Amino acid sequence: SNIPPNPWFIFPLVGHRPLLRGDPIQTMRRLRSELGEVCGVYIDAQLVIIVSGMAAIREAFMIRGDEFYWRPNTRTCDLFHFGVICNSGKEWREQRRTTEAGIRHISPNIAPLVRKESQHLIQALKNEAGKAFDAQALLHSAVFNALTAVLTSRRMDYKDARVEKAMERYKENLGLFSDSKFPNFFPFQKFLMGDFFDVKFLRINMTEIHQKIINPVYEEHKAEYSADHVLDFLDVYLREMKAHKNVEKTTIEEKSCQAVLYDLLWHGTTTTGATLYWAILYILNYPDVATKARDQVTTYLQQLEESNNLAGGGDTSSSASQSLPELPTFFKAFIHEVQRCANISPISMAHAVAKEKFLKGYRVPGDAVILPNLDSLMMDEDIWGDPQVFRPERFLNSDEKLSVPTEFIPFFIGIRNCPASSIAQNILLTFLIYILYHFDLEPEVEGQIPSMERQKGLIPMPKDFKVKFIPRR
Ligand code: HEM
Repeated sequence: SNIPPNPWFIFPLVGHRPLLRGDPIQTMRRLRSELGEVCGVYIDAQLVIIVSGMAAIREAFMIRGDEFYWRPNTRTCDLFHFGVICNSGKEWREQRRTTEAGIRHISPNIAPLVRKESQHLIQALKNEAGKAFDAQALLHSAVFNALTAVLTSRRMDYKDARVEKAMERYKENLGLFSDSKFPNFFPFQKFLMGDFFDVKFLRINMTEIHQKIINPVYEEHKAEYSADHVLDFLDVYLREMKAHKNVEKTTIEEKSCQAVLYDLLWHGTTTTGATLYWAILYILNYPDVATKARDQVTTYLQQLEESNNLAGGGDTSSSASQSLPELPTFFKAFIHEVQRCANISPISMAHAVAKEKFLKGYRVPGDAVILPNLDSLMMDEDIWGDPQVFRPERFLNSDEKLSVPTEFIPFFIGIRNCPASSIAQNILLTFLIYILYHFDLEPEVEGQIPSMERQKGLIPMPKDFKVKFIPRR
């Protein structure tokens, strides 16, 4: 009784599943308008509660964050439960604290290392010599390398078979999670023979990434570790492991370390890579906006060069050891608008409560899955007026200064927010500065701009498209 309002007709066994066919985002918008800011649906026998709008999201995940921060007991969380993303309780607190400590430790190195990676990306794009190609895999590989550089002090060639495999596996796994057939809500499937639900396929993919990338780099770090030379994220984790050696029942241990690294690389690559892919599409679709942003970054980089701020003076991306001053505001507004419109985490991640709670007067049972509806903030007419329009100026005030509404939370809020937003923002800003500076972007066929249609999925992507990166003089 007293659970949040949900559609009145429930089918036997599959719950509201038949009503949820089609675009899940449109479905959530419809449910919000019909049933309110806190509503529910049954997917199979599982109650899923959708929390929409700033007031309800702030109350649940910020003001009462320590009640609503748990992860549900789904198959997905079962698969990933040693790391930080899918953990709950004391284990999560330990992993989260160590993850935050690691990111804090590496923060001074992020900008120079990401700038260094952008040189590799620009060179790889130049190698395409203005031919039309799908940049999705390359952008994801560049993000992956920027992350391995800051987290593990390693990078691999984009053509390295391990990177190519990892990108393929990431894409497959994302597809599997996004697939409604994934048996999150069929607990008994664990006991079925065969692999009808592709769970074994997903496990094999994860094992392959662990064996080819995570484990070797972990072993190397372990062998080389020195307390006097704690350089990257893995070093910080190893230091914590040594500090916890005699602590009883700690989860700061080898398998958690590897799982956390897996979490950071997988989630970090797929989210940031997807945002960059959308950014390229917005540049193609809004050439006037792109020209304005390009003019700003060109002036900005040229001024830096002239004032001898950049080492070498020739190639603007060669200043690996320098930190750049404040970026131009329209360019920053452009990135904000890309993140708002790309809307790549429309339902953030699944949450839960440890035991029964009440939210806005409704009962939230201990076994419910709770989805924060970030789409209800990114695309709300009351907040943005014309949310469907791509208009970076909405993030500028009358003095042309950056002004960001509190409802803009692509990295979520509260104790379970994205701990690596600074890394993601750095990669987005740096890669896009140098892409705009070095290239004019053109569609594969003149006058035929690729579609902005969104595909369904956990991280909604545009349809695959080809683009020409024409080097600028
Ligand atoms: C544009 C890029 C990114 C976006 C939009 C994004 C967004 C998010 C969101 C919405 C959450 C979920 C909060 C929740 O509901 O529980 C999250 C969690 C997380 N993100 Fe990101 N993220 C991005 C990039 C990254 C990167 C680059 C990394 C790592 C290097 C990262 C690491 C994490 C981790 C570890 C969590 C889980 C935190 C926890 O459960 O305590 N993210 N992110």
